[in-house]
This record gives sequence, C-alpha cells and structure tokens, in this order.
Amino acid sequence: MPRHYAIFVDNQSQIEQLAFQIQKGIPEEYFGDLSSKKGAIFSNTEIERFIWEEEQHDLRELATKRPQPLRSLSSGERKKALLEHVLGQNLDFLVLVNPFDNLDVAFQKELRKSLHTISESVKLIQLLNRAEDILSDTNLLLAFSKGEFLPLENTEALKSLTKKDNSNALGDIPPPLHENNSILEEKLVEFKNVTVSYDQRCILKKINWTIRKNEFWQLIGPNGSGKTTLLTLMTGDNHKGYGQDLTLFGRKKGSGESVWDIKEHIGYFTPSMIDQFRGYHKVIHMIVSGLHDSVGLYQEPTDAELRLAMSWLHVIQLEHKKNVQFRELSNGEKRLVMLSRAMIKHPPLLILDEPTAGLDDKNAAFFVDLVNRIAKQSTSTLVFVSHRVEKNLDPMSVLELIPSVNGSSGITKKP
Ligand SMILES: Nc1ncnc2c1ncn2[C@@H]1O[C@H](COP(=O)(O)OP(=O)(O)OP(=O)(O)O)[C@@H](O)[C@H]1O
Repeated sequence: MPRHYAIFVDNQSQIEQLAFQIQKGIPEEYFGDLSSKKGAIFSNTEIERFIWEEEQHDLRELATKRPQPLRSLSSGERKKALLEHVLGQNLDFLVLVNPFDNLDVAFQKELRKSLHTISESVKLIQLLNRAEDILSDTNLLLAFSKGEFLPLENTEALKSLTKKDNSNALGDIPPPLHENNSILEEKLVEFKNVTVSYDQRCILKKINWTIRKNEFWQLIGPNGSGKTTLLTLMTGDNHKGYGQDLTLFGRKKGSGESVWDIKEHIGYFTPSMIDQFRGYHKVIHMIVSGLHDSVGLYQEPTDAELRLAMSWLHVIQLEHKKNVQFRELSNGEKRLVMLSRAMIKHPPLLILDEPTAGLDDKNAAFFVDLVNRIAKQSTSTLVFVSHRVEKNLDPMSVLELIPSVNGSSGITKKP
C-alpha cells in the first residue's frame, strides 16, 4: 500500500503552487518518486481550469449529469464532477488541496469513503489548511511553512501548531465617514413565496425570508440546495427575481430599479473575488476603494479617507503593511483587507459567501472574531453562508434550505 501524506500549509504559503511542484516531484527528498508517475490535482483551481477550457475552447472534459455549463453548477456539484473525473483515470497519485472545502456533510463523508477505497493503490498527498480535515489513511504528517517542510510526530503536534493564539481584532470597528441613512425601512429584504426553477427543475420553493436592520443571519443548506441562487436574487444579479414577490431595500423587484440601485446598499465578499484584484494596488488604497465601489483606486484619496482606512488596518493588525502591494499579502491577510474594504462604508447589508474557505485555523478564528464584532458594533445587517461549522460564529438566526425533489423549502431557526 502506498504511503500517504498530509501536509498542513499555513496561509503565508501558496498552497496551489505547492500542489503543482509536488505533482512535478519537487522537492525530491519527499516526492522525487512521483516525477515518473501519473498524477492529478483535486482542487478549486483545477475546476477553474476546466471551466476556462469549456468557455474558451468548448471542451467539456468534466462529465456531469446536467447539460448546463460548468460555471452554473453549484460549487459542490463541480467538485463531484472533478472527483468522478479523477477516479476514472487510473492514477498513481492524487494531490488533494483542501478537498473538503465547500462540501456539505454528506458529500464530505462520501469523499472520505472514495479516497479510502482508492488509497489501496493510489498515493494520496493531502494539502490542508484546517487540522480537522486530515484523512485517516495518513501515515506521514508534515507542516509546510516559510518554504520548508517540517515532519510532525502526530496530530497532537499539529494541533499545538494550529492552536489559536490570543490575537483578536484590535479595538472597535471604525464608524463610517458619513452616517448611512439611505434606508429608512426596518425590513431590508423580504422574500414572499419566492420560487425559482431552471430548465423546469424547481430549485427554490415558496421561500419566505425577512431580513431586518441590524440582524446577523447564517444561511445553510446542502450542496445544490440554492444558497447562491438566493444570494443572487438579493444582489440583483439573477433575472429570476422578476415577477416574484421580492422587496429589496424598500423597493419591489421590477419597479424600475437598476442593479446598481440595489448594489449600492450591499457589501459582498467571497474568496474568488480576490482573483479580480490582480493589479498593483497598495493595501491602504484597496481599503479606500471600498468607498468608491471600484477595483483599485483611480482618484487621490482624501486625508479623511486615508485616516479611516488606517483605523481599519489597525483593527486587522496590518498597519505595517499599508504600502505593500495587495498581491504580495498572504491569503489570510488578503481576506481581512477585503472584509475591511467591504465594510468601510458600513453598507446596510453585508453578505459573506463561504468567506473562511481556504483559511488556516488561526486566520479563520481571527476572521470569525472580526465578523462577530462587526455584527455587534455596526448597524450593518450580516448574512454569512458556510458549510463549515465555525464554532465561534455568533449569528442571531439561521435560514436552512431543505432540499426535496420539488425544490428547497426554507426554515428559520435559532443557531
Ligand atoms: N444557470 C443555471 N442553469 C441551470 N441550473 C442552474 C443554474 N444556476 C444554478 N443552477 C442549479 O441550481 C441548483 C442550486 O445551485 P446553487 O449554486 O444555488 O446551490 P448552493 O446551495 O449554493 O450549492 P453549493 O453549496 O454547492 O455551492 C444547482 O443544482 C445548480 O446546478
């Protein structure tokens, strides 16, 4: 039976690059034997590559049961398609990058089982940011940090390495430059019996959901249950919102409002947004750009704007990086900057879609702490979507989507 590796990678390191190196057999000391073997990578970046191939070259390599484009599959459905693809390839080894991110509990179980089955003949190299994800078949445990591999005796040694230190966000959440009184209504979003179908398949069935000022919601539900669909209705990005009883920020959907009228009231963050910021932007300017809803900054910031951005950098403990280029930050630091950017103007509604996916244990804990503070200290309403149970997250209410063949229904409950 092959020897299986689990490698804990901190957020200072580029986990995807490490996966490519390992696939090529680098460093030789640990992975030299792989250079002549057949291997594949199981990661979100691989999925993005397949989507790109499909969109640019009309190549459909990932077989799915549905005729729809790969991009429109839910994140869990895409991962299922990739799993089927790699399982059918007669591999010698498989590099797994955070395999359990974005997956519901049932699919996590199924994935563990499939990996256990192939582990008899396929060498598994798991790169992970969260200690709880480690596969039971592992017989060699390493940590990767600052370009070096460090062998670890056992999972206890890993736990002590990933234990949360006491660094929490510093001080209070900075108030906005101007009080945002644009929304007078108590109800920010109101879904009444909202139903959505794609290709005659009902996804959401009679959803009722009222989101009021100052609330903190968590949205949960298994893969494909319609969470993203629900969010896109809220952000004005889904034309299925027309003809529905949906009121956004006091205006009935379809009453002549533009997408920008809606977006003006929303701060939004999901990790894939980071890829849009490839340019050369200083960290402090990235945060200020949240005041102008722009990617980067195209006008000289005022002193007041810069002072406000510095207060956010103080809260996220990155004052010393204010003049560093955004792209040079670690993964965890980028997330904190993006959250500050989304929050700087205290939008009436802040939506965070799987924001902790790919964060290591320490960074995830810091991020969750900051989100809790924002919920308590600002007037923004929060909607947090995630599969992973972030044990310290402190929402007031939960909307759970429960799938059935007739579409998902929604129930509200206490956390
Ligand atoms: N444009 C589309 N055309 C056809 N089907 C679609 C389209 N967009 C979404 N769907 C389908 O709607 C269902 C719900 O997708 P959605 O992305 O909302 O789920 P989700 O709850 O966010 O899932 P996940 O947790 O896996 O991200 C999925 O089965 C998806 O394939």
